[in-house]
Formats: sequence, C-alpha cells, structure tokens
Amino acid sequence: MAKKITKICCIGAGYVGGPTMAVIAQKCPGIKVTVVDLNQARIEAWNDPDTNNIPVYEPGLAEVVAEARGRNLFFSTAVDEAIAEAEMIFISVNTPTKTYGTGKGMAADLKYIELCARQIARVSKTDKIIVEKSTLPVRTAEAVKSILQNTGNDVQFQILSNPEFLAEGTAVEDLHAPDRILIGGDTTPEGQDAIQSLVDVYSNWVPRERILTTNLWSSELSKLTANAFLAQRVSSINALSELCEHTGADISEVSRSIGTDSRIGPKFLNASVGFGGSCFQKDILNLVYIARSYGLQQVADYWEQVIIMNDHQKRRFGNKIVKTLYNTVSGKKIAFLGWAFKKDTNDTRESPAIFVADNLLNEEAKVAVYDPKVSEQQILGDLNYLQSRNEAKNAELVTTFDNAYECCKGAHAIAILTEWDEFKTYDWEQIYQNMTKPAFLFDGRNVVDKKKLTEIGFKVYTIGK
Ligand SMILES: NC(=O)c1ccc[n+]([C@@H]2O[C@H](COP(=O)([O-])OP(=O)(O)OC[C@H]3O[C@@H](n4cnc5c(N)ncnc54)[C@H](O)[C@@H]3O)[C@@H](O)[C@H]2O)c1
Ligand SMILES: O=c1ccn([C@@H]2O[C@H](COP(=O)(O)OP(=O)(O)O[C@H]3O[C@H](CO)[C@@H](O)[C@H](O)[C@H]3O)[C@@H](O)[C@H]2O)c(=O)[nH]1
Repeated sequence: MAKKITKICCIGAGYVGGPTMAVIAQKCPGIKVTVVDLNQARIEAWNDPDTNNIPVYEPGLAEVVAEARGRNLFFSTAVDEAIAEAEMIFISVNTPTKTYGTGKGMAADLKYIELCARQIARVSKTDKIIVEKSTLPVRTAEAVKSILQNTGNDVQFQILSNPEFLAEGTAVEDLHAPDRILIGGDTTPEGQDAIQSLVDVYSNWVPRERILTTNLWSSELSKLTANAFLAQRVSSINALSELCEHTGADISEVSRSIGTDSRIGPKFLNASVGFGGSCFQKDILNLVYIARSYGLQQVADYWEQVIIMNDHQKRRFGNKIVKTLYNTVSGKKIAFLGWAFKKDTNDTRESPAIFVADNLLNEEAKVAVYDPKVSEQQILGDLNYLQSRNEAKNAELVTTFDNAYECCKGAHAIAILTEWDEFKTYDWEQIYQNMTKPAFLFDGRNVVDKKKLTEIGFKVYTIGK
C-alpha cells in the first residue's frame, strides 16, 4: 500500500529547493512542507516578512511564497527536527563540478549528498522515502542506499529519483505546468509503493499522463541527457552563427527556417554569446566523465564538443570587441547591459558575462555593468572567484550602475550580455548621444533592432548576422 504523505522535508533551500517546495505547498495544502538549509542567511531571507526580499528572484514566486508560507510551508535551519518528523525527504543540495582530487573539473562533487544521507541515517527513527531532487550521476542512488541501509537501526528507506526540469526565469510557470514529472524507483513492490506515494503528491495538480515512472538509473540518466540535448542545440546554432557571419546568411532566418520542421521544432534555437547557468556545463562535464570512466572515449568526445563550442563562442565575442575597437580596449569604458545568465533571474552562475568581462579586463578595459537584478557584490564576487587578478584590481576596473543610461555614458562600446526585456524599450537615441564616437554596440543576445540602431549611428555587431 502506498503511504499517504502528510509531512515533507526538503534539504537545500536554493534555486530548486525553494521554488519546488513552495509550489508543492501551494498545491497540496494538506501536506506540511519544511525546507531546511545550513545557510542561516538564506533561511532568514526566505522568512523575510516582505516576500519581495526572498533570496531567489523568479516571476510569480513571491506570490506563491506569500500564499503558503506559515500555512503549510516553513523555512528553517533545524535540519534534524525536520528530517525526524518527515515521511518523505527531498535532497535538493548543490552538486557542483569537483574542484579537487580525482575527476577535478569534470565529475560532480557528491560530498553534500553524502552528508545528507549520513544525517538522514543518523536522525531517522521512522521509515522514510528519500527523493533525489538534485541532479546526480547515474547510479548515485546505489551509494545513497548503501549509506542509509547500513545505519544499524531497522528503519526502512526507499530511494526515488525525481529530477527537476524547471528553467530559471520561468520556474513557477514550469512547476505549475510541467511538460512531465519523472520518477524513478526500485522495481520491487516496496519501490513501486514509494513511487505511488510521490505520484499522489504531484497528482494534486499535474495530469497523471504527464507523470512518467521508470527505473532509478533511467531517471538519473534522463536528467543529464535532457540537459545535454538542450545545450547541444545551443552549441549547434552557435556554431552555425559563426558560419553565417562569413557567408552573408542570417542566423535568425536560418533558425526560423529549420525550426518550422516539426521534427526539429522552433524552441532553443537562439544564437547567443554562449549558454550559462549552473546546470548545462556541469551536467555535460559529468556526462563526459561518466562515459570516460566506462572507457567510452567516442561517447565522451562527442558530448565534450558541446562545451568546447560554448567556450569558443564566449571567447570569440570578447575577441570581436577588442578587434573592432582597433585592437585595444585599454582604458576604454565598455558598458555591459546584463550580467545574469538569462533574463528574469538574479542567478549569475557560469554567466557568459563573467567570462567576457574577464577577457576584456585582461586587456585592461574599464568595465561598467548594469543588471536590473544583480548586485555589485555579486558581480565583483563572480570576477574575484576566477582569481585572474587581485580583488583590488577588479574593484578598480569594474564599476556597477543601477541605471543603464548612466552606465553607458561616455562608453566606447556597449555589450548586451542578457536578454532583459527592458533593453528593447530604451531611448537608444539618447544613449547614443552620450557615448564616445564611434559608438559601438555588440549584441550578444539578438535583442536590439540592428537596422534602427545603425540608422541612429551605432556601429552594430550582432551574433550570426
Ligand atoms: N538551478 C536550477 O535551475 C536547477 C534545475 C534543475 C536541477 N538543479 C539541480 O538541483 C540541485 C540544487 O541546485 P540549486 O541551484 O538549487 O543549488 P543552490 O546552491 O542554489 O542550493 C543548494 C542549497 O543546499 C544547501 N546545502 C548544501 N548542503 C547541505 C546540507 N548538508 N544540509 C542542508 N543544506 C545544505 C546549500 O546551503 C544551498 O543553499 C543541483 O543538483 C542542481 O544541479 C538545478
Ligand atoms: O536558444 C537558446 C536557449 C537558451 N540559451 C542559453 O542557455 C542557457 C540556459 O538556459 P535555460 O535552459 O533556459 O535555463 P536553465 O535555468 O539553465 O535551465 C536548464 O537547466 C536546468 C537545470 O538542470 C534544467 O532543469 C532546465 O530544464 C534546463 O532548461 C542560458 O544562458 C540561455 O541564455 C541560448 O543561448 N539559446
């Protein structure tokens, strides 16, 4: 018999744990959902009386949190208590690329997952369903199971894999109406019961035919595969954008032409300065590492090319700026519009803006940044993390603005790094008047009207055109 879930705990109150649990709580008022994290500042921000100050910016999220928080949604640092009382525990901690030891720069670092499993094993006194929400290498559930089943007490654990497919910037929309929910579990009767318990949670708002169930390993691998396919599309279109620039073809026209083939489809064909975000690169590197560890060199090399192409795209955008500005940007103000890795998020992880800025700072440019949702502290932190130069130098060369018009004043060039909608509505005439001439604009996201801006006087470079 599938157990009816009334208490859920989620370990990890980040970009996935926060929004997913907020929506579960919103849609399942009969379930008490407690989201826990070791990071006290983050929990305090989730509990801020003004839901506009919650730590994750996502359209519509503040409203969902306002509806459920304090009713059946709670944020807390009391990890042990929340684990002890829950019937179902989601593990939603970060699984970054390893920065040390074997697999450095490639494999997923599973230390936080293991810590969670050990903590659950230590604290649990009643049977529990453990749900892997984090993105994990295929066969991780085996390790989690091994830790949990060797606890020395007779608590029964079932492990499920339930990867998250939300994209940042549309998280609430994606969670409200997902293309599919994927649940992997053991093929034993107990495993099937656990799957059913989680199906019952999602069935509160997701049509049953959209809930797919598989074995554990298919579910774990499907998450890496989905991201690899999506990133591959971006690298494919970006590869062709460079060919367009040499042949007179226009990448937007090429995208539209191929996207109308129903087998290809129109989505995810926007040429850009490169993909960013915390997932694509990390998950593909992990996939490449797993393939290599099974001796599958051709498989590994195939997928690695997606990353190689992306690095090339980011590098060539920065190089284009330097080359166009008469081969030197030393001492020149370059205004960055956008720092987040995509619009409608305050997340900057692996944002192409960081790498383009780093490239230009190596050339001694003065980088001015405006992003509607990213703070100065975050921008400098992202650059300092690269350790390309000392922190004082970054602080000297980088200035941030809370107004795009001020940011662009006196600049030799503007670089658009994020496709924020507001950039389309600017008074470009006014911006042009206040820039150093010739005024260059490098559109890394195909957001501005090239023809109109060229008429104003800008020298415009757009990717793939
Ligand atoms: N960001 C996305 O859009 C997205 C989408 C789908 C899947 N994922 C996957 O979900 C997972 C989480 O990603 P994220 O972006 O939410 O990460 P995140 O860094 O925003 O959040 C993770 C949180 O876990 C906390 N944490 C780590 N170890 C802990 C422990 N032992 N106990 C309590 N808290 C702990 C951290 O303090 C942090 O707040 C990753 O595996 C990621 O690949 C992310
Ligand atoms: O046509 C496109 C589409 C996307 N991008 C870029 O690709 C990156 C990733 O975008 P997106 O996939 O929309 O955002 P993420 O939040 O990274 O979401 C991806 O990664 C998540 C974490 O695993 C998954 O859950 C999602 O399904 C998957 O889309 C961003 O820099 C985008 O600007 C392009 O350059 N061109």
